[in-house]
Amino acid sequence: METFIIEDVTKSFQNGEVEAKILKGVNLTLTEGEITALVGPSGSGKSTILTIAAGLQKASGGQILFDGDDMTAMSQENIRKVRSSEFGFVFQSSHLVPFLTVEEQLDLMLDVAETKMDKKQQKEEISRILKLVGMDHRKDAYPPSLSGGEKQRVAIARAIIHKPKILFADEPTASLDTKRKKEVMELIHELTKSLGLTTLMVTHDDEMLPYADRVITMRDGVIV
Ligand SMILES: Nc1ncnc2c1ncn2[C@@H]1O[C@H](COP(=O)(O)OP(=O)(O)OP(=O)(O)O)[C@@H](O)[C@H]1O
Repeated sequence: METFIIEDVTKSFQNGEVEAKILKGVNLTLTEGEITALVGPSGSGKSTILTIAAGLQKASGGQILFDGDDMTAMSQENIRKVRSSEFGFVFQSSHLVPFLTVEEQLDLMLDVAETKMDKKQQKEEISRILKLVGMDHRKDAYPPSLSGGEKQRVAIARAIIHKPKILFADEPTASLDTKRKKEVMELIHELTKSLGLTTLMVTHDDEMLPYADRVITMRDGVIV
């Protein structure tokens, strides 16, 4: 089933007198249960299209259809709601809060997502997800005591704890060594399949491409 359609999206920035056209009409349909990898040279617009799709910045033109609704026509408040309840995010750096335990990071995310769970249910759900990513034994740990790969596992748990439909991953393995990269990518692959996520990932790393169902190349603001 197709849940996410990017249609003729453009993006321009005004640099003084000059208008820089960063995206020149991007079309892309994401499919449930699949990882779509976006590759291409630096500056080709990969992160720009990912952040526009995720509602983190506005397109200059075109449409983003999520479950049939055009996100480019939504109010900021509705975009925020969609983002916090339906989208999950993983970035190159795990961005964990250093003074919250692993369990508290996920609890905070459930509060932000405004799920209907009470605190006891949240605790049970956190435990279930931490088992899924192999981090249940470190639930009371603070991020500075975790390895890079462990931090990314927790970041992935935090990205999926509220049961999002779409997972946006911008260079999720870039800060890791080869062994950890593969482990993290296997986890993203496994979760995409088992939870039926629609995953859009930006990567520079060719070794991660075998885990993708589709590889899309961008060059100079368009898909080639
Ligand atoms: N807010 C902005 N104002 C002006 N130009 C911008 C802005 N954001 C991005 N750009 C420019 O848009 C182009 C595309 O950037 P983007 O980050 O999408 O590329 P990318 O393909 O993800 O690159 P990389 O692989 O290096 O991360 C770059 O030339 C960048 O400098």
